[in-house]
Amino acid sequence: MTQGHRALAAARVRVDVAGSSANLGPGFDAVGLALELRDVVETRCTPASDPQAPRTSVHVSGEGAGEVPTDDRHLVARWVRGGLAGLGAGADHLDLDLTCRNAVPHGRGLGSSATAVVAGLLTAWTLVHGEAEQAGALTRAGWLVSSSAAAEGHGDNAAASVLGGAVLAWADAGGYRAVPLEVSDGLALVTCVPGEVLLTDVARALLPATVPHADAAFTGARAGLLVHALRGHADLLLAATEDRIHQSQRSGAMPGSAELLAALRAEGVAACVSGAGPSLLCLGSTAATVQQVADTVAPGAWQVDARPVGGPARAEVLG
Ligand SMILES: Nc1ncnc2c1ncn2[C@@H]1O[C@H](COP(=O)(O)OP(=O)(O)O)[C@@H](O)[C@H]1O
Ligand SMILES: N[C@@H](CCOP(=O)(O)O)C(=O)O
Repeated sequence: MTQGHRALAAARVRVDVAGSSANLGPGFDAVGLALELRDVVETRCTPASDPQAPRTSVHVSGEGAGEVPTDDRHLVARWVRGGLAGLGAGADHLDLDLTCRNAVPHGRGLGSSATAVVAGLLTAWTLVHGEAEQAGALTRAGWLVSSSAAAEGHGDNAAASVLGGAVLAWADAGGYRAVPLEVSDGLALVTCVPGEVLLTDVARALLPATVPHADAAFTGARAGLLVHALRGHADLLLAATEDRIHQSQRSGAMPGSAELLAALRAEGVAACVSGAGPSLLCLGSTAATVQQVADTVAPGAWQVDARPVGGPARAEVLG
């Protein structure tokens, strides 16, 4: 297929991308952790039947079905086209047909928007370059981290979805970057997801422009401790997930989450708000953590699940 400025290596591609939990308490806008809970997107591109009006159709099942747009405004489709344009392939002469099977709930603090952007950009990359070989995989990961973080605005979520595992993300003059963080094999993760939605933009608007120096110093020290605790020092996870710069500031928008957070921490569970909320993430060392969380959470209002750490984003050429 030779549409646009550059020949495509593939016309049909499947990608699957894990959701993520950002912040882990003190690592605000910096630490992310992939969760094994994946959105799968299959994309077929064909020469536009009407070159003046390229068509996008999206079929959605699972999370977001009946809620998200199914045309050019769909977040994944936008970044398939955006990625093709950024890679010099152009997309304005292609019809796109996307099938999305979504597992990451929307607006709950599990990184659905970053997952969607990574899925769109990884699709574009794979359409242009095909499946990445060993050397290409590093180039692809660097491009995906910087492009998806810039597009979505949260390097913590985007880098975790791209690389899998835990990450530390930051931005400098060259753009967004990320490095993996070591996570102990024995780390148990439990998510508590409520029915209510809290959009990230709404939660970000609640943050103050400045924080007291003492709170910044406290939180910075805990973020350093978090990196150490994740390596297998489960006894330090409770202290390492304490934050003073964003969780309490947002609690008015998620009173149920704030209440459960306090109850879990009072029981000794290393719980924190997942991303911008309203879900919670609990970290611990053994299945006992899962039981402890289940015993503290009132039945009915929360979906409680133990989840493995998520792996990296994957892509496959189908044709
Ligand atoms: N897979 C998806 N497909 C289409 N749109 C999506 C998808 N995932 C997220 N979105 C859009 O992003 C919004 C949620 O983003 P955001 O407020 O950042 O919450 P989250 O914490 O889930 O990332 C959804 O309401 C929807 O508009
Ligand atoms: N660091 C960001 C993370 C937002 O994560 P999301 O999963 O809620 O989109 C923030 O805390 O605002």
